[in-house]
Amino acid sequence: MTTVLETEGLERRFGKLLAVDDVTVSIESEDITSIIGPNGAGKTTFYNLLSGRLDPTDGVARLQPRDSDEMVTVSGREPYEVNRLGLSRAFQINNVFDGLTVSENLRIARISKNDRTLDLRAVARDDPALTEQVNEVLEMTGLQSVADTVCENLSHGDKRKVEIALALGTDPSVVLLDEPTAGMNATETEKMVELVEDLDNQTDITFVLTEHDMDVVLGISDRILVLDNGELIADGTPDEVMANERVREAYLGGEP
Ligand SMILES: Nc1ncnc2c1ncn2[C@@H]1O[C@H](COP(=O)(O)OP(=O)(O)OP(=O)(O)O)[C@@H](O)[C@H]1O
Repeated sequence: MTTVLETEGLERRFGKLLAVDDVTVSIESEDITSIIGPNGAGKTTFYNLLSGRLDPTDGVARLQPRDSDEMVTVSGREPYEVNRLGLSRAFQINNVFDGLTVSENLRIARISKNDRTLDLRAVARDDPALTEQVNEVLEMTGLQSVADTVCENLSHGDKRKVEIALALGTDPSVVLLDEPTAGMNATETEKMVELVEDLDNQTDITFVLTEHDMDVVLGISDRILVLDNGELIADGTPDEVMANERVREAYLGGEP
């Protein structure tokens, strides 16, 4: 097992509210890990702490950057720094430029990985290495046929694929997905699950997701973390977590 992301006593208070309460956890590169919990459980806050959008009020989060075997503290760093270290986040924070094509969006993501200040001339510049990297991501995500489509004309399913492709474009070691199947119909949901599983098999990227659809969670996850009132109340395989009494009570209202 290789730990790629870990937290130690991670805590975030908003005034008196403990949104993330003393969470210590290691995420392993071999697993697709889902983070679940009722509304307000602290999932988004936890993601914000991992990705540098929020600083913890106590504790620490660490990441193993790509091509490194040392853990680096992410807490206290800016989101762009955390991203450059190898953690990418897709969804909720919608960073697709609707008026640009899929390819153009991917070129921007790739260029912004290298330079914090985006030089828009570089997006249009003939750069064979950049084109090759973009083509690779288009192929991995099955977006070749819509590469030249302006994003506002994409189907909902393809638009969400673009958000994953943008996350992949920065060469991450870990990708955090925010509810990848939200708003999707059954067919789109199935395709999204297949895509994440394929990417997980084909790459050495570690995928972590939050998701409300329990069928998706149980189908895709090797491991599930359950948050409730900011606290990590369960951590295990889908079978272990579903058998956990506290999870049933907190998350499923004690349903058999
Ligand atoms: N910026 C903030 N200021 C004050 N309270 C906040 C802030 N952000 C989140 N909270 C509170 O922290 C708690 C955890 O919220 P969070 O959004 O992390 O939960 P969540 O599990 O992502 O919920 P959901 O599934 O509804 O998105 C909630 O009680 C929320 O109201």
